[in-house]
Amino acid sequence: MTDKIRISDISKSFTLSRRKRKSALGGVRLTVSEGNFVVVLGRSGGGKSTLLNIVAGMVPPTSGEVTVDGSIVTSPDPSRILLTQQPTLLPWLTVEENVAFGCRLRGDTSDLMKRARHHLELVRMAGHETYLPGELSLGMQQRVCLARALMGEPDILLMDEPFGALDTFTRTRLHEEMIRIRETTSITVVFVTHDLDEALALGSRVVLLGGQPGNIVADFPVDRSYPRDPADPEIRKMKIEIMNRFWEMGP
Ligand SMILES: Nc1ncnc2c1ncn2[C@@H]1O[C@H](COP(=O)(O)OP(=O)(O)OP(=O)(O)O)[C@@H](O)[C@H]1O
Repeated sequence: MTDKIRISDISKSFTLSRRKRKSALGGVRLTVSEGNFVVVLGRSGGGKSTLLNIVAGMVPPTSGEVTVDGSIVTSPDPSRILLTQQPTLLPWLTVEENVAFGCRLRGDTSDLMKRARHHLELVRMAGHETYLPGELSLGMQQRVCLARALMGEPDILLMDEPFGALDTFTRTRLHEEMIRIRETTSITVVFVTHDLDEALALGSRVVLLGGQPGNIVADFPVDRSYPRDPADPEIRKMKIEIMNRFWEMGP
């Protein structure tokens, strides 16, 4: 498999005041192959979002670089879509207009509404095309955001705790959608979470971001087929291994 994303010695510090700086990431190295589903797992405040924002091109690193297909990331790009915990739909546009929005903006208008409806079907939102976002539950809005992300046919999906605000049932359904999307596209996914069960349900690889400043402290390939059974002895063994690794890292 070819390297899609290469994160080389990324450090990031934030200036808090004239005398105070916060070092969020310290020399992160990570390579993600094309079509991989890598989950970045770590504690709250550990630097996960910062890392994802740097890969998205939204935030520059203090040092180091990220390359995608060999080119250095310097700004956001439609081939890399960032999906966050809060749905970001335009409230005055219908569901299908929201899904079509990015493509319309880029002048990519051929079969636009047909494609929007196809992507809504993909995330099981057919029948809701003419709804306004305010008429949908949070989980449904997040599905629409996913449809909008997929509509632009990105190479890379960057997901920052996208299902963190959802109830466990909706979240499980969305995990199923993600697995299905992954099986039917060649999309590369970097998914950030602090939920170990979610990481093991989705990731083909789970990397642990730990320490102060954050760094990759462990890398676990998850070589199990989907859908995964949390009672699978291999998954349970891996869960214990990852938990132990967390405890070793200290508070
Ligand atoms: N713009 C910023 N200015 C100052 N400090 C920041 C900024 N963004 C992040 N930080 C700090 O960097 C550290 C890492 O934050 P980050 O949001 O990346 O962590 P996280 O692992 O995604 O946390 P969570 O799981 O709670 O979202 C935190 O200490 C945070 O306070």
